[in-house]
This record gives sequence, structure tokens and C-alpha cells, in this order.
Amino acid sequence: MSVKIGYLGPKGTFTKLAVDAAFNGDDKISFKTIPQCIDAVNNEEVHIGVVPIENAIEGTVHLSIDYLVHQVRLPIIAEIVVPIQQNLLVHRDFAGELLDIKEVHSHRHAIAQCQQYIHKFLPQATIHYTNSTGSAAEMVSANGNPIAAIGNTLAAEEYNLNIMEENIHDYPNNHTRFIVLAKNKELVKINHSTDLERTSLLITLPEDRAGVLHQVLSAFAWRKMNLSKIESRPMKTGLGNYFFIIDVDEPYDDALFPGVQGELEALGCKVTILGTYPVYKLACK
Ligand SMILES: O=C(O)C(=O)Cc1ccccc1
Repeated sequence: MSVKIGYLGPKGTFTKLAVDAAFNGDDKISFKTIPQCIDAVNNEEVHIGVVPIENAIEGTVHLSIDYLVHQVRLPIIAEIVVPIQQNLLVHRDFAGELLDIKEVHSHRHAIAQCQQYIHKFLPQATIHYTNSTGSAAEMVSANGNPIAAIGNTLAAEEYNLNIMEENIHDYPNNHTRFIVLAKNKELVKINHSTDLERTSLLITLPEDRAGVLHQVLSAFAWRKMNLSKIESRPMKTGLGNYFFIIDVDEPYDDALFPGVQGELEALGCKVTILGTYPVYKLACK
């Protein structure tokens, strides 16, 4: 059986680079938006879905986490981390200078990763947000000049664009985390080694109780469970209501995690395991 892998497309996205780094030979199907990709896993149109979840410069991809929490709950089966290099891509026929570029198109995370570059070198350009860096590159190839996209070198290749400036992201060490979602974890085969396992928890606190977040964190602290991320997001039910995503850099086990869950539930928290999964730090072509 050929395993169908959905990803945030179209061709030439960073998500596609992550998918190519992790999976070989499978049937790879692109989706225009993150929710469409997640829905496709849920509807069983594809077996596996890969979407971005967090960037080292710009932080969480809210659309992914919110859709997963509020709309479609699918387990996280694996995480792929790849390096990210942003480039300024222009049409083959564009012969102007940076100051001739009227519009810059890209995914909001890519724009944010190059904020200072745009501020310094493209102050005249208007910013246009797209569903992905790949669709920005597609736009530039279809609409000609004087506009630019921000994206990777695969996008330049796929859409026959010129790389006008390389490595325009504002900080080195730029990486993005991608999550691998699937109903059947047996179908997720990533032939790389890893020694990092992570567990992501979704925690909602009881209403308006002083010190409860401190108590939540102590439940992890006294068990010496190493947290690699804590983030609050609005519940979307009114101002002041949040849920927390907590990543623990340990696999789920039958002692510490049920202990933490019991302790948090006794405080009045609701705890859901979003996934316990290996993390693969991969290089891209
Ligand atoms: O738009 C893309 O190419 C994506 O895959 C999302 C994204 C955007 C910017 C950095 C990393 C991932």
C-alpha cells in the first residue's frame, strides 16, 4: 500500500522540504492551507499530514495549534525539525534593483523572519500575506515583475524564479518544527535516528484561582520533568480565558505522567495528551 502524505503546499514550501527530508518514496499530496491539510487526515483522504507548528524566530504557528485544539483533534505522531533559510525570489524577467520592488509576498512567518531586512532594504514595498511561501513564489511566477516572494531555493527551482538575495532572515540558527499527524501511527515510518522524545499536553486551568499556574508548574518541577515549552492561547470564549500547551522532553510513561495528570485534575485542571512522539532533527537538500 502506498502511504499518502498530505502537506502544506503547493510545491516548494518549507513543509515540503521537511516531508522530503523525513519520508522517501511515498505519495505526497499538497494542500493549500493548514486546515485543509489537517481535515484531509481527519477525513482519511490522506494517511499522514505534516504542518508547521513553531519557528525559532517567530514562535508558534497559531493556525496549526488552534485548529488542532478547537476543530480537529488528531494525535501528534512525530516531529520534524529542519533549518530554514529565506531568500528574496523574483521573476526571471526582473532586471531592477531592490528599490524597484513594489510588493513582497509570503507566509506571515517568513515575512516576520525577515522583518529587519524588509525594513532596511525594501521600505517602499507593500507586504502581502499568502497561505505559504510556495504560493507566494507561484504568484510571482504567474504575475511577473516588479514583485518579489520570500521563500526557499526549492521554490526558486520549482517556479523558475531568480534568487535576488540569499539568506535574508534576520537571525542565524533559524529552524522550524513540523508536526506529523496520523490516525494510525503504524503508517508513519521515518528512517532516521533520534534520541529525543517529547510529550505535548493541553491544559486548561480552573477559573480565576490565585497561584494555580504556579501549582501546575510545581507538579512537573518536583518530579524533575524537563519542560521545553509553555505557551498560552486564548480559549476563544472571552477575554482572560486561556489554555496552555506544555511540552515535556520525555516520552509518556506509566508513572510520572499519570501522577502529574492526577495532581492537576485534583487542582481542577483539564489535561489532554496531544501526543507523545520522537523528534527528528533533519537536514534539507
Ligand atoms: O510557507 C511555507 O513554506 C511553510 O511551510 C510554512 C512556513 C513558513 C515559514 C517558515 C517555515 C514554515
